[in-house]
Amino acid sequence: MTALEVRNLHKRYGPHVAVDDVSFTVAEGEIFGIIGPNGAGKTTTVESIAGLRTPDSGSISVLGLDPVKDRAEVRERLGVQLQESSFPDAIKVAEALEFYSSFYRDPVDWRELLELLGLTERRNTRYKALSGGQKQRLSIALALVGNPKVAILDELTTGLDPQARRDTWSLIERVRDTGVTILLVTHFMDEAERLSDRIAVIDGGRVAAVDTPAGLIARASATRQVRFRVSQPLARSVLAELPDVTDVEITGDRWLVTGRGQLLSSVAGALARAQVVGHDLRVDQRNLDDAFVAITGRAPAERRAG
Ligand SMILES: Nc1ncnc2c1ncn2[C@@H]1O[C@H](COP(=O)(O)OP(=O)(O)OP(=O)(O)O)[C@@H](O)[C@H]1O
Repeated sequence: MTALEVRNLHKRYGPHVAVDDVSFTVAEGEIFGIIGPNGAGKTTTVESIAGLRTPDSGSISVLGLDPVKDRAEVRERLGVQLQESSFPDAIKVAEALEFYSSFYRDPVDWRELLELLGLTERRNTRYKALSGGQKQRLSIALALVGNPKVAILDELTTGLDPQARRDTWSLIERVRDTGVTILLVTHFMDEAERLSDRIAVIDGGRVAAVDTPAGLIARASATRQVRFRVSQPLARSVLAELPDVTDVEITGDRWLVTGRGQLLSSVAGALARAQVVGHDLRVDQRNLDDAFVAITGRAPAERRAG
């Protein structure tokens, strides 16, 4: 079943077009990633889905409901963690959760949520005394306290250290396993690749591509690279003339061979025939960063501040 459907979304701020024409659907139980350059329209898109912005044209359906017309019903079913959430410094973790729970008809037991998020020991800690990771986990808890069917997470792990990021990823997978559909906006390609079932690349207010992470990577580049050092001198032509090879770079005893198809077995076979051993042989896997560059023409922006 479809959890979210966005059709031809268009939104301007005065003369400035923030979202030009965005369409995608998200199936129930999916983790759907949204990536794209700064200012591409990602936040405006998810804020429109959350009913926080009114589209100029196009339609949005959240579990069959309209976020603007059916605002109260959508709020019951949709949890939102937006960029840079902030709370009064003096509020305690438990108070914030108790307060948020009171907004919902059928909230989850927030004590269980604290346990799931590893915040039980911080229940009486004031917001200002929490670490960056704990604040982030609290904002996730607040997005989930209403027992939503769909959760929007914008910049989930910005500002977290590598261990906290990995812990948060496992947490999101556990949340998905409870049946929640997740819309994830992120600047981190490793995060999008690790968590998303499918990803939309938004660029200039439009959807440039929608596919599985593997599909985007394969679509963006069929090239592969093999690196190694040689045990003894070898003529460049031995590898450069192989049908799968498109480029060979040699720096001292280090070789970098670029090509397509079964590049590794072609290179290994040619080295064996020439009776040369390739040391430290490594195949460079293409990843979502490469796909992002190929699709948008820009490098992904990394955000680690905070
Ligand atoms: N309230 C606003 N008023 C005017 N312009 C805005 C407003 N909010 C966003 N914009 C502009 O609309 C465009 C899209 O912004 P949006 O925040 O949706 O992009 P984004 O992809 O989420 O960007 P980022 O990755 O930097 O968070 C940007 O050019 C931004 O400057």
